Amino acid sequence: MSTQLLLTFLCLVVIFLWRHWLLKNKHSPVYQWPLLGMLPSLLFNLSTIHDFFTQALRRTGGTFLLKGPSFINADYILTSDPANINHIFNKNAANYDKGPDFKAIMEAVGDGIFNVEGESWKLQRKLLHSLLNNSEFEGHAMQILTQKMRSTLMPVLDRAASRNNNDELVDLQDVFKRFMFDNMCLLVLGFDPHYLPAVESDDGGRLPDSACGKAFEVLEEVALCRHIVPMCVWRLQQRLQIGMEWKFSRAWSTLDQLLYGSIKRRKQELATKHSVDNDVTKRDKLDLLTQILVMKDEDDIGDKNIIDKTSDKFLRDTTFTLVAAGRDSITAGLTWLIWCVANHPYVEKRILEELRQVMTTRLSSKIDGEERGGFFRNEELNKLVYLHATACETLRLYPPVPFEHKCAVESDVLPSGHTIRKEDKILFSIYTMARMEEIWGEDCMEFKPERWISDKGTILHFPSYKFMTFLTGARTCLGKNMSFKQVKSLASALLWNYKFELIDDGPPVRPAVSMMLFMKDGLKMRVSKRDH
Ligand code: HEM
Repeated sequence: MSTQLLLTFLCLVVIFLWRHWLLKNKHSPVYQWPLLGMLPSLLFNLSTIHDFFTQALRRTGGTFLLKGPSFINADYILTSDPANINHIFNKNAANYDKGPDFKAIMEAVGDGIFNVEGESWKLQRKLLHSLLNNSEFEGHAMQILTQKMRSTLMPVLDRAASRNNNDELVDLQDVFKRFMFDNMCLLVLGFDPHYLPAVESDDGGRLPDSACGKAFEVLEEVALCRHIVPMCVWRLQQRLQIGMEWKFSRAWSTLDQLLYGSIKRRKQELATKHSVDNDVTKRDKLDLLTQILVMKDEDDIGDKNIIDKTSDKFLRDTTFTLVAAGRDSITAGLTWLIWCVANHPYVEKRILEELRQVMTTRLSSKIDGEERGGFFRNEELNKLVYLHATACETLRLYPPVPFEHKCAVESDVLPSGHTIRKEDKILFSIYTMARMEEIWGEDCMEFKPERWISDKGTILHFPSYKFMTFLTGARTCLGKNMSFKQVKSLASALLWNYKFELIDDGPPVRPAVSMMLFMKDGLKMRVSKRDH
């Protein structure tokens, strides 16, 4: 009898719990499991996480609580609501910072600008703003970019085009990643690692591996895993030096060798010369590492106790941050741009018409004699309104940094009505924002550069809390202007000189599970030369 009673009681408990979970899940945008919260659903949908979040956010009007396992503190408020974003990044920004977890997850960045708050952030921002946003540096950056295009990118694509009859496909994402790594190392360190080699290997055109290039990718993969795997687990892996944490340590030390090596060499070069106006500094004085080192006392930024800009550690963290910031974001943006253009022939046609007009003006003014091919100059890039709009539209739909995150210093209430407790973590899906009718209208899912062009033919500006690709508020990207210049320069030269085609039965293009919005299997396209 007592067994029967016990069984009945157990059945009732199970039914009660089951009903409780059914009710709980009825209104939940993501299925919740007992104890594990939404984690199993997230892991199950990891390969399509951006679209998965987009659907969930649309169902909830733009904000919901992402429940982690109940035995660890892993809940997030997920939002794509521009009113919440404006509140957190602009109106009540003092109440939100990056939080301690972010610093631990991104430890390879060290004390670089991405990872610091307060006075150190202010001083670094002032320093980097003065370095990145001056016309001399911009000119130098464009010069390096053009030289590198001429010496490596174009020859690699020319060779691929000449082998086209074998139906050979080129992984453009891989080519751009290598190219941008070299380009950023030159700009930041004054050193070219030749990740994209100028000469062909004997290996049927396959590009060789590079320890530094690969190391960068490992750091990114691990940073993403650390967002998902509970901290106690990855900390244990780190202590035992196993799994992904073992790979992480090796990648970190490979990159440190490159960075500290460059810093040491540059300091030695400068020390052997008596004046900063010597050959070494003249040749390289515009690379950012040298610029920081030769900054005169009167240009000095701030208190040495907060940042000592000539210490090896500061220089390592800053140069790493800048190479990472530029390489990945421009690579991702350019790769999606080429893919979007290839998928929209009418956009390609309009870009080519615009380029032809600029080229015709150049030829008729005889600035360059008979030069038809090649690159578009700085002043010509400013005239490329449709290409600019295409870059904006690509960066809207495929933001290179698809997520942002913040942590609450004190409790607060969001404009959406959600309550925020002290130390709550908030995740922003920038990818989803592009897909919200409330922000971009009914055609939000369409690739339409025209939405960026006014009736007068000028570029329209949208508030940054709606077009969040470069962030909004005090911490907006310091490389925005440079990025547009670089993306437009690369895209104009590539589209003018080559035709990029997708093949019918080619691999599907989908976002990778990564901190940056790369393509999972690269972008494999057929390349041929254009005749003008
Ligand atoms: C398409 C290209 C780019 C995109 C979409 C982009 C996007 C972003 C985003 C979203 C942030 C905020 C990150 C955070 O605080 O969590 C950021 C910050 C930053 N970006 Fe960019 N970025 C791009 C290119 C560049 C380039 C080329 C540079 C310079 C080499 C650069 C330098 C920086 C710096 C220094 C910050 C830190 C600002 C601060 O914390 O005050 N970015 N960028």
